[in-house]
Amino acid sequence: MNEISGPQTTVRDWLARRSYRAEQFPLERLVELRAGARGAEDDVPSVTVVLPAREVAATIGPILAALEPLRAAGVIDELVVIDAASADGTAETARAGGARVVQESEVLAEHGPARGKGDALWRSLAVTRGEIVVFLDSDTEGFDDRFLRGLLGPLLAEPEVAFVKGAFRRPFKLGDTTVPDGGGRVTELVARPLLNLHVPELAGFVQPLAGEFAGRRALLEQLSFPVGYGVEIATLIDSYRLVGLDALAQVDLGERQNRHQSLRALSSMAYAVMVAAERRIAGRDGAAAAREPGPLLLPFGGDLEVREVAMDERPALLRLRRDSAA
Ligand SMILES: O=c1ccn([C@@H]2O[C@H](COP(=O)(O)OP(=O)(O)O[C@H]3O[C@H](CO)[C@@H](O)[C@H](O)[C@H]3O)[C@@H](O)[C@H]2O)c(=O)[nH]1
Ligand SMILES: O=C(O)[C@H](O)COP(=O)(O)O
Repeated sequence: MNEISGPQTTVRDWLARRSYRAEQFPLERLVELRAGARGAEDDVPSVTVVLPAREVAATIGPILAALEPLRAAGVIDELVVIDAASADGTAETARAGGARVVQESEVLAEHGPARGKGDALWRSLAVTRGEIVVFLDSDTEGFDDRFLRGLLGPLLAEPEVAFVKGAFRRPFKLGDTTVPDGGGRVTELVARPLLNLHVPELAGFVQPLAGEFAGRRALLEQLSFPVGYGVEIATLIDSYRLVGLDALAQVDLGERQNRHQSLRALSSMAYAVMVAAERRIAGRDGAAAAREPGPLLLPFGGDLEVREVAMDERPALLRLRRDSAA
């Protein structure tokens, strides 16, 4: 069928208008934008970079080293590693690399111990100040400063853009074998099909689950954060609903190699992603199953594994502050 309007046109138009490449934002351009090339110095937003970190001693050092030139050039105002009580020396390595290290469970401690990656991101907002916040996974091998340059570029260059998501090619690496574009199993089999079914306007996002994303604080503080791996799909859908498609952008960051979890471990991630999406699609009151999701029941080895998957959501920080002020 030859469609004139509808999701296909919407997504194509958006892709043409709001796709960027990290190469468009070399360091000199960012420095120029930061120096207020587009207006008065006072209008230039400050920049916070947050790295959620759980047992990433092997990768956090090289990542911080790659970010150092941007910090030295004044592009980064605040660099925070939010550590999940890692036992492998992550915190020490991060401190040696020049980051401020915050233990996730010590932030907003009245909410109890942190329960996953989403919780870490949410808490990081409470201990940082930048008007632009960039989140970067800290388990990336071969990290390059283009990740930060790419995510920051559209936010500094385009005042209308409020949320930027990384896009990348994902190889799948098993021992010495690498399958090009074989990575992102939950993305391919759960996240994008789900978005196509329920929020097709977001079908243009290559990596809707990317942990590499950035947003204006004014937007991020209006979002509720699922405590676990539902955080990316949730923040994407909620940002779209709050600010509209034209305020969302994606940027091609090249290739990214993450540490692979086992397929069975990814069942928990897929469940968290589905519950977070379902709550937004059907509404918290609409979908009984998503309101009170049970544990994940997995029939392995002739027995039933009962796996608890943290699904709670943290309230928007803005609301939290308003409620505590009342
Ligand atoms: O409880 C946790 C779990 C993870 N992490 C960190 O978060 C990042 C990503 O976690 P990881 O377990 O490596 O996620 P992936 O398997 O790579 O999952 C992808 O998909 C997830 C679901 O959308 C996203 O949260 C991830 O950022 C994205 O990389 C890494 O730096 C981890 O160290 C934490 O800080 N706390
Ligand atoms: O985003 C995803 O789909 C998950 O992180 C799994 O990625 P992987 O299949 O590359 O391990």
